[in-house]
Amino acid sequence: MRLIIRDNAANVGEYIGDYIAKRINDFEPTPEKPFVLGLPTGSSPIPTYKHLIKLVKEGKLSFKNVVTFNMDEYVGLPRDHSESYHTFMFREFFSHIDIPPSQVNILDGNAKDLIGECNAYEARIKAHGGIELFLGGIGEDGHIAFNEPGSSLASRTRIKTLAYDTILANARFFNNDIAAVPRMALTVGVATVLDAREVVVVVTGQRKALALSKAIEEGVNHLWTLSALQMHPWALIVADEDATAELHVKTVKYFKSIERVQDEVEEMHAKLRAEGKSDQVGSME
Ligand SMILES: N[C@@H]1[C@@H](O)[C@H](O)[C@@H](COP(=O)(O)O)O[C@@H]1O
Repeated sequence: MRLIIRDNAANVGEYIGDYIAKRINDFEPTPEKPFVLGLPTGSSPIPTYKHLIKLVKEGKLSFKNVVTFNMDEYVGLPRDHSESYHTFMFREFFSHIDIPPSQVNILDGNAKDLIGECNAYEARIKAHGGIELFLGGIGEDGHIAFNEPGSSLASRTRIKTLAYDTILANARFFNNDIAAVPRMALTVGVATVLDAREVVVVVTGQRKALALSKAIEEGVNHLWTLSALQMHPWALIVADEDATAELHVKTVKYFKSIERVQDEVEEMHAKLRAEGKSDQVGSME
């Protein structure tokens, strides 16, 4: 796993935005071979979305041949509710870029058959050849997507009851009315995220500091589902200084010291991918 630390949330967004843009451009997606991108909601990815929008407006990036799969959606919230993840994604991202709406996939939290909806979502991801890069954020309790503490690390897309802490944290989006926050969501599973060929996670703000330390300094543990990333061969966490508050100084110094060398290794891997030798691309710890 790599950890990149930037001064603030805006710099984290620029870093991840440039990173994703490079991946998409190097991939040279076509209608027959689109780039499949997994996406999160939440306030953390907003600076990344802003930067990606800027790159599209400058003509440096296009989403015409990108297919997206969102991580999660509330159950029972009308699709056009201001806080549905569907509304969020179009408001913050999709309506500002050149992606055809038919290439956007978001779980339907109002489906009559919720279990069928989850199974069909997994099948659709598979039919697209799997996710190339899954971007994620985390909750204060270390959840990725809506994989709350205690989620199976082998979980797949399913219905999930939200932890009380998450309901409290998300009440800020519902006029601080706890009763208005949905109790359930549909979410990709931990294993769905781990299946992606690459996972990039944005972790910003002091509120996430404990979760970050649990996820990278302690063992793989279902109580902090982000820690499952330790099992992924190509995982990257990009954090701001505030989010590193609970890390050991030694951990921070270590990851900072290897960043430059990792960039060089990353260049070698990029060359292999460009030469069509993806099978020779190893892991990036
Ligand atoms: N299901 C989403 C997560 O995918 C997201 O990572 C988290 C953090 O949100 P924020 O970035 O606003 O702190 O919120 C929700 O729980």
